[in-house]
Amino acid sequence: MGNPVFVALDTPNLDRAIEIAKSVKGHVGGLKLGLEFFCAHGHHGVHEIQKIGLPIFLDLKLHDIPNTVAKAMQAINVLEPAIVTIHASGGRAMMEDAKAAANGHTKVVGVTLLTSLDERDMGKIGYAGSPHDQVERLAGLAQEAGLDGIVCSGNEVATAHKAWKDGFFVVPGLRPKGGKMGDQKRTVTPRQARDNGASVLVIGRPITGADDPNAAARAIEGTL
Ligand SMILES: O=c1ccn([C@@H]2O[C@H](COP(=O)(O)O)[C@@H](O)[C@H]2O)c(=O)[nH]1
Repeated sequence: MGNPVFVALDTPNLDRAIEIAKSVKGHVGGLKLGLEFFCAHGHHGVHEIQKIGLPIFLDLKLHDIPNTVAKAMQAINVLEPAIVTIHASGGRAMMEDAKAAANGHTKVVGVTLLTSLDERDMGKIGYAGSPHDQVERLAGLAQEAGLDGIVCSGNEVATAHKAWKDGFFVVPGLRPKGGKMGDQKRTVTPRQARDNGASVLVIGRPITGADDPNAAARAIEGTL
């Protein structure tokens, strides 16, 4: 297996995103572009980052009525992303239509429960049970809808993997030992996530916020 780390280039600054991507290129397997970057630079920005030559993960977390999400998916097909995210809580029809609208070679994965949320937050939103319950419930629905996999934390990925043997599991919320949590609540180390069955490890600030992103990416690679 190649390097499973996708570095999250969470910045609205295109030059900075290119600089970080070039600096970590030898120590990561792909580049993740999220809302912050896409809202600032759109398709043009994606084309610029594609020039670096690594697979692109568009983390847009689409969540709307089925027709709108399908049309949004069609609009990004031209970018040929390796991975795209939608919210699994958008429901089965939304997920089915998103997958049907995507390029055949793009993996469409459903976000189950954001890694910034814990059980207390779930209660306030009105979700029943624990993060494990929520991930299991939405992983089942995503599988029924024909998605390629899900996004969950490293705490739930082993259970999800058992129930979905050939699923594709994207795990963010990763922190090397002693790393700052920031807004993340359900975190594990990159090594734990990999050992628990993650297919892709999403890592942002522990690399991009380091004084030397290249050294940080290299150090993480060395733990895998
Ligand atoms: O549940 C989720 C889904 C997506 N993300 C994204 O991953 C990165 C994590 O960044 P860090 O700086 O390593 O915390 C970020 O782009 C999120 O939008 C997530 O964290 N949790």
